[in-house]
Amino acid sequence: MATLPALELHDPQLAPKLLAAIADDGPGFFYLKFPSVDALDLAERTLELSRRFFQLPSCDKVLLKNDEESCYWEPGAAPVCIPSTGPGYRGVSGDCNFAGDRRESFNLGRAGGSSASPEGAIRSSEAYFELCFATATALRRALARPECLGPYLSAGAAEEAFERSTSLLGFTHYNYEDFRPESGYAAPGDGALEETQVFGIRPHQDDGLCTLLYTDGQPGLEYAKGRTDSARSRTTTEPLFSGEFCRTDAQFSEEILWEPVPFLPGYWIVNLGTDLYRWAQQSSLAAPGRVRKCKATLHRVVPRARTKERYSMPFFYEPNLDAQDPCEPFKKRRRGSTDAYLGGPHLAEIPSFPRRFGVDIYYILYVCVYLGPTATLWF
Ligand SMILES: O=C(O)CCC(=O)C(=O)O
Ligand SMILES: [Fe+2]
Repeated sequence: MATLPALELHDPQLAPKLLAAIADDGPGFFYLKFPSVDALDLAERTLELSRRFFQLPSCDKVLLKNDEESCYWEPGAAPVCIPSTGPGYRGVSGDCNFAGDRRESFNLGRAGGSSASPEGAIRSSEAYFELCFATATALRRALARPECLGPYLSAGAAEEAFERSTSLLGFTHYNYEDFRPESGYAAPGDGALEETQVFGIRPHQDDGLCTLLYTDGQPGLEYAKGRTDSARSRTTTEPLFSGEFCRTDAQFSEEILWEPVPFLPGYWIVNLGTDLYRWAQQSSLAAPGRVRKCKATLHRVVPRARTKERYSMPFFYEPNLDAQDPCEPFKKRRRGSTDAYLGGPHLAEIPSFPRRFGVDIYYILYVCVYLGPTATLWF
């Protein structure tokens, strides 16, 4: 098993080490050490909070359901809802981008100084969000240093592009216990794969600049290392990291070689996103003769022997909803009518912090977890 690079944020040599860690012939995954014992403790407490949340009955969790109210909306004269984006709870298979997967999730946006945030342990998730945000921002600044990506990144990942960041802290619970094969992923037209594929989360690439992942240590996360040499296939490895085929069936190919990403105590697992890929790519295309790719590596979570369930907390570091791609050819990436870049399912703006019945979502989460399910009847 290949060992991934392990970095420290306060290392004076971070920028050059980062450059080596994100080499375009490397895995696109690396470890980043928690800055302190307290920070690690905060992550553990937040993970425990998420465990307690997922133990609640479904009827309580769906009160926090991601829906049109909490989704991100494409700005414009006639705003358009971007399905399955933004904060809120998605039940097992309830995320339209990952239908059939054995995963329920809850995404938290930034509280934005909400006065309704209660005292107590729920604050740990806000504090953990801020820790991740600050860490990812420091990583972005290190990436933009001349000793690292420098000119390849400067245009895309400017400070302003993150002023209204759409970052989300995800709580994820994988539960393989009650898997029904018929609800697993079946590749269209491929009988051989039918009823055989069960995923915690199917192969995908993350959006945004990077993801900081903390988990309960259970195995199952894997990244696409390459493809087998096959006379049948003329495909390059590009789709494994370009974001070009992000969440398409091409990512289910049996030719893809998967490599585990083991948990490393005291470290986040970091992977790069498709925004970083595009920005580096576009900046380098704009400067002829130089090309610098940053892998947004394809990855997945699969059940492993004796793993009945697994908890993880991906922090998706995302730019503003209206952040522009710096250069052609990808500027008009999604909707032809606008220059605004719109990202994928983890992305989007937090138009206002989601509220239900006039109550702050943190408060509802607090009530669900600490005051017990019956208290939610108040809402
Ligand atoms: O749970 C994990 O280990 C990875 C989760 C992930 O890749 C995602 O939510 O995008
Ligand atoms: Fe991911």
